[in-house]
Amino acid sequence: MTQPETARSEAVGPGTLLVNLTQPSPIPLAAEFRCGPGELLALVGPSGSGKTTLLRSIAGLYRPSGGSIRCGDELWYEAGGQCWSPQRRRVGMVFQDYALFPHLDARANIATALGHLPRDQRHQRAMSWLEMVHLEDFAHRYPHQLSGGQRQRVALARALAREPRVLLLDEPFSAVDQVTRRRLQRELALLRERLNIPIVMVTHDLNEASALADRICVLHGGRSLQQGAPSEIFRRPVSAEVARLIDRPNVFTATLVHGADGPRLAWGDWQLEVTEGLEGYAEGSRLAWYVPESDIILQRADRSSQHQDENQHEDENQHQDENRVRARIEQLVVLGGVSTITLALDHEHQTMRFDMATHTVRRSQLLRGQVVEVSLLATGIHIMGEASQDAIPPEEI
Ligand SMILES: Nc1ncnc2c1ncn2[C@@H]1O[C@H](COP(=O)(O)OP(=O)(O)OP(=O)(O)O)[C@@H](O)[C@H]1O
Repeated sequence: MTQPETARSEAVGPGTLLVNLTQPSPIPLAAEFRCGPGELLALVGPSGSGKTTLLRSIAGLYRPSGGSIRCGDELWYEAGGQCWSPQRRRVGMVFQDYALFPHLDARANIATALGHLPRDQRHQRAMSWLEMVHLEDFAHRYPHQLSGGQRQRVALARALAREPRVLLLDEPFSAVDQVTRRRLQRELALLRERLNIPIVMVTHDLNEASALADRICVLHGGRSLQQGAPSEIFRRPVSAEVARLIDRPNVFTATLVHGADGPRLAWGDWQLEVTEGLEGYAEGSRLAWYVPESDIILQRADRSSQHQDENQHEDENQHQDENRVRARIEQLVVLGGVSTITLALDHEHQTMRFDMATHTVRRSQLLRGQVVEVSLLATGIHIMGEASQDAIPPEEI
């Protein structure tokens, strides 16, 4: 994935943040990502995967031993070379724990970021930032007199008041309740339309990442494993490791066979048709593949394929008997309006899992132990490459 330095430099548009950091220890890093102006990039990965370290490096608070950080045509950091101070980089940062000055009211907290303005203008400008985050009536409250959501909005206003060239958000909504979180997410979505700067957000919440981010970068052990639009990451994870990190089950292995109709995946009794990705592999190759749950169509085995499918994921273009395989419902867990179905297949020690609307489960009278058929849509099956240790499906790791 790593491109030569010249190619990477050329790829930088005006104002694009380009991060390429490596070091063997004490915190191993091999991370490369970019974020354009007006774009929101979410860094996701398990605890300890280096997300905060990468944000701190961008802000100028940590210096890895290798790599570089650029913003537009400015070289902020080059290992062994120049290193701009945090002040010169002008990065706005919002942390999970607000980090407000407790002895200053909301307006004065924001004014601390306005040191570049004449003193008499600071309070006025701070007030306009408070209005921007809908807190103009709370200007004289101290942090302990504000709710978590309000404190976070002050912190965001303070970060933006610097007129930063890059905004970094480290789990900004994780300390607030669910309702406040949703409101802050909506506010950020609206606010970012007015900010034409790169925004890099760390989050543990995959729903938040896919709702807010233009692109997601998946990290593990300090390495960037994949970056792309949320739909790309969730439909086409590059490896079983990425699928596991983004909590996607349904990674399997099968053997490539060349039949009269072209290449197929031999999987138990079935030969699965795959729309793309099988080219170039030799007969007998063991391939790791993944099917997103949206491309698994459940049908009852005792019904003909003419019947409506029972899955909530409807696809106008689907051929209902495409890649039909038989399975048994091993587990059916009802969680409110959504039920999770786990299927066992005779030939496969891995199970298949997907969610369905609970009302569909009830209407179809699905029960544990029942034999069903599922169609695995050929367009959805994603080939990850030759099966290796990395292709061990999630449940085994
Ligand atoms: N000053 C340090 N010296 C050595 N190791 C450190 C230091 N700070 C953090 N680490 C380690 O570096 C790794 C990355 O930490 P970091 O805080 O960047 O991860 P993270 O992905 O942000 O985690 P979390 O999601 O839990 O906040 C962790 O293993 C951590 O223990």
